[in-house]
Amino acid sequence: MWRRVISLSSLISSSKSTLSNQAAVRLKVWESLTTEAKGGIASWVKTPFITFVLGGPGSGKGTQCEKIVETFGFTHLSAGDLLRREIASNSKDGTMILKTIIEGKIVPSEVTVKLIKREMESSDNVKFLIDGFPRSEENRVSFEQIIGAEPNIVLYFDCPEKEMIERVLSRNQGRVDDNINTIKKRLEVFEALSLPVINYYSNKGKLHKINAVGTVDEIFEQVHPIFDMCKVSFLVTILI
Ligand SMILES: Nc1ncnc2c1ncn2[C@@H]1O[C@H](COP(=O)(O)OP(=O)(O)OP(=O)(O)O)[C@@H](O)[C@H]1O
Ligand SMILES: Nc1ccn([C@@H]2O[C@H](COP(=O)(O)O)[C@@H](O)[C@H]2O)c(=O)n1
Ligand SMILES: [Mg+2]
Repeated sequence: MWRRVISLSSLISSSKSTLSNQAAVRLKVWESLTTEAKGGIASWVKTPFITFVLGGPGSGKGTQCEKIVETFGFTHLSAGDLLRREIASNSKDGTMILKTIIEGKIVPSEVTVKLIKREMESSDNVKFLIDGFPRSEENRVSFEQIIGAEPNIVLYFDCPEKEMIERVLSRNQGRVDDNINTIKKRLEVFEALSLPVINYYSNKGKLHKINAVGTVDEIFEQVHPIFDMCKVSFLVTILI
């Protein structure tokens, strides 16, 4: 959808629209950013607003994404969930994906990016939370090349290893990788391949580091103001 739509900024600045029309459109955009998950005026925006959500296994990415979706109307795309869906649908890559997940390794980027692309293109939303991606420099570069976009912001849920292990081991969702052997491998992969990506976005000034220890609500109190700020900068981007 976001590839096909017209630019809102050109619509607003069009010589035919009166000042009161422009004010009304601005108001509607503002409302749509907080209340509409799909469609509406937000769907006229040409470029998507992309948030990457990073953190080690069990750091609480998925849990916080649910709250961001409820409050700010984003579409949540969990790379891990998309890969698990491929396994469940018996796709041609399913066996390879399952083996990679059990080993705690990273699935080849073109496979994961293709799944993310398909979801983005079939969505009416323009605001995406991409959870658990990019996990490596290869993931990051592949997304930029295939999707042709960079994230607007990156969230990093910083959590001590001991806490992450405890959370994953008591998650109880039947995941094949929630066992101590795979968790150790995932933690190694996180340190070796994912931390460099986090440093990359820190150097670019896009990283928001969140202390992921505390209750779910306490953590969301750190997340909330980040998206309040983004609403303003997103509006400025599309309206100027
Ligand atoms: N702040 C918190 N305090 C205690 N437990 C939490 C907190 N946030 C999430 N959890 C629990 O920890 C487990 C892992 O959380 P979640 O699935 O959100 O992590 P994740 O970062 O998405 O992990 P993964 O990368 O493995 O998918 C879940 O059982 C969740 O209910
Ligand atoms: N970009 C990604 C994301 C995930 N994987 C694989 O899926 C596993 C589970 O991911 P979660 O985000 O749900 O924890 C992960 O350990 C990887 O094996 C991936 O390859 N690439
Ligand atoms: Mg998750």
